[in-house]
Amino acid sequence: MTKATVDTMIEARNLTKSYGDKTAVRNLSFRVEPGTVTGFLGPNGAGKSTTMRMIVGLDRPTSGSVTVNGRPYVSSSAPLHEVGILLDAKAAHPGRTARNHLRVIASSNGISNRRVDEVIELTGLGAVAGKRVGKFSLGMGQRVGIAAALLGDPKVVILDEPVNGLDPEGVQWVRQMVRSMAADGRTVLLSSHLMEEMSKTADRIIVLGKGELIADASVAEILAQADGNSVRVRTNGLDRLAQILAPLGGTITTTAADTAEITGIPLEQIAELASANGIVLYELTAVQASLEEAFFALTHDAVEYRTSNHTESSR
Ligand SMILES: Nc1ncnc2c1ncn2[C@@H]1O[C@H](COP(=O)(O)OP(=O)(O)OP(=O)(O)O)[C@@H](O)[C@H]1O
Repeated sequence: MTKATVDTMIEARNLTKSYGDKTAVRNLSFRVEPGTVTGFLGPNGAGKSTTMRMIVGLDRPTSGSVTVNGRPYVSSSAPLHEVGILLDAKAAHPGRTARNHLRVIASSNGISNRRVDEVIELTGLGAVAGKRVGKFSLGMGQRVGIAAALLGDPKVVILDEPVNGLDPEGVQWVRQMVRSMAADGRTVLLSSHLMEEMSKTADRIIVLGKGELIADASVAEILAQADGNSVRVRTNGLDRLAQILAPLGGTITTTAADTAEITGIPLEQIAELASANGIVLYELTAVQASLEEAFFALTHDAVEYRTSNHTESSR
């Protein structure tokens, strides 16, 4: 792979898309930087696909704009070399073999058959490249879609639900592939509904809720803000510890005779107070909320906000 230029990025400014009186994407601004994997998260109908379609010019914004490398993608003279896209894994002609499907796309973009063979190898399709795409499993279809996205050795890669239908090995393969593309300086945007997978794959996460931006931060920042962060303690002095901690606020939830989950009080303070009061701790563990918990907390708030401020239906 060639080194991508450092200024390659996707930038959305006040992006809005309405279908009739339904606003699918509202006033969305974000940047997807080179050298990172950026995850696009959001519940069904949040506007992820609509945003991705606007990035690649398949849908026109109602207002606002989105640029790739400083200009609208539709104006690109060599689209496949600039942006690799997986938007609909079922887009391949079912009667064509995987190799022929890729050759058709390649030849109409001035890409050699040698490159077709390279992406077939890269995506692990070697053994099935001569089979008809219509007979493929969802997972194999995903690989063909990803192979097509990589044909032009693009600097920007946009993948909508790339691990959908893949087995655990395939999921790991996508993770490694996108990480290596980012390490190579490429700009990678991918959507997924698999939160835990995203926390292992992405550097940054953009969360959408009902078409609006809910969060745009690193995975670590989103996890740190999650409500679910707590401290687990195991001690035979639980009652006494609870009495000492109670005036400090926070919440103490007993989960077993000698175990409790504490929120709102830092781990260090719990350790110092236990020590100062001669309470022996058998366990003191920081329990971090999973990305999934963080995600649900974020999107739940957005839905609550909208329910109390707007009357429009969710779909
Ligand atoms: N062509 C269209 N006409 C009318 N409404 C549309 C159209 N495309 C999308 N929508 C609506 O816009 C909203 C956002 O849809 P979108 O597919 O972008 O969400 P998503 O986050 O990708 O969800 P999913 O994960 O279910 O694909 C939804 O309410 C959807 O019904």
